[in-house]
Amino acid sequence: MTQMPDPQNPIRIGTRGSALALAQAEETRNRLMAAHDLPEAAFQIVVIKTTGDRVLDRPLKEIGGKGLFTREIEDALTVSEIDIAVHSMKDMPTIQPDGLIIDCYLPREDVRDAFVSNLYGGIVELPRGAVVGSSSLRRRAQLAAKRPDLALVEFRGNVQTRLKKLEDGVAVATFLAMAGLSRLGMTHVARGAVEPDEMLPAVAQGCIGVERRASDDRIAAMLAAISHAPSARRVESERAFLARLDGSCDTPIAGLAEIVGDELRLRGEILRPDGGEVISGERRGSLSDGPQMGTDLAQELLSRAPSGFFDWR
Ligand SMILES: NCc1[nH]cc(CCC(=O)O)c1CC(=O)O
Repeated sequence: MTQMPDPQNPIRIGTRGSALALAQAEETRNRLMAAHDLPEAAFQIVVIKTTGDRVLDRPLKEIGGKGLFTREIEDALTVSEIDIAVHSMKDMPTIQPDGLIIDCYLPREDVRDAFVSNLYGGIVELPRGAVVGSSSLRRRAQLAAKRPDLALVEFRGNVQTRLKKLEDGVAVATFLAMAGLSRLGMTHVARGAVEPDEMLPAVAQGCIGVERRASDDRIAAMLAAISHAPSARRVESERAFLARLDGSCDTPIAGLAEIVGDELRLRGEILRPDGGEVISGERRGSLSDGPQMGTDLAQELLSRAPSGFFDWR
């Protein structure tokens, strides 16, 4: 029998402080409340500032290192300042620090990218030479591969900041994850969703994961009740693919696993940062083979990549 929390000793949920991160933490709390019939007072949301939140004036790849949005939160979890950490799995390094584990995934949201523009309805409508804002190496490379004529500019900051930049004419279009817009109740700013065939999403896009101390059996039992197995299958396959490529959320890599009937279908793609070359492939297998399929597909793409392809590593 799991020992249940009391308001004197709430379960502390660690998260970044952005509107999106808070929405994700609240969604996790609400699911735990419903699954265990607990009041809101049984939980405390603890906001933790990360390096990625602090440094806003430089592209992420210049600040460097993995886990820019997660390290401080994982440190707090390790030293028991918090009991669980809620993350966008897209931002998570493929390896967790010793003593921490992620084995709880919430039902995955829309995995697609959103096309956002005040002037145009989609990528094909963009005029020659149009300026597009994005700081994502993946989106920049994918766009450059499709439309080498476009001009790309760095675009960082939260959703509001990026929309303001569009208003100000810094760029005529940008891309955001549909999942983020959806969690913020802002899907109306999207002119449309970009289908995976056109732009394969980032590994784990749209999926919230919950991290805990591996030794914390009480929290493990609570999280088991809200973990969504199909989302876990998909994300663990994609993350095995990313891990074999030694990638992170800020490398020009895309990957998407989907459940088709009783099969798992994994698509993956690696790109030169300038979009000059795209190497893609696909695997199908049983639901339980996801991680192996991810490793195999990564291995195949690596073997097809000419030397020098991985200059971004
Ligand atoms: N790297 C930032 C980030 N991490 C997760 C999301 C969106 C939510 C998600 O994919 O789960 C975003 C913003 C974006 O790409 O628009």
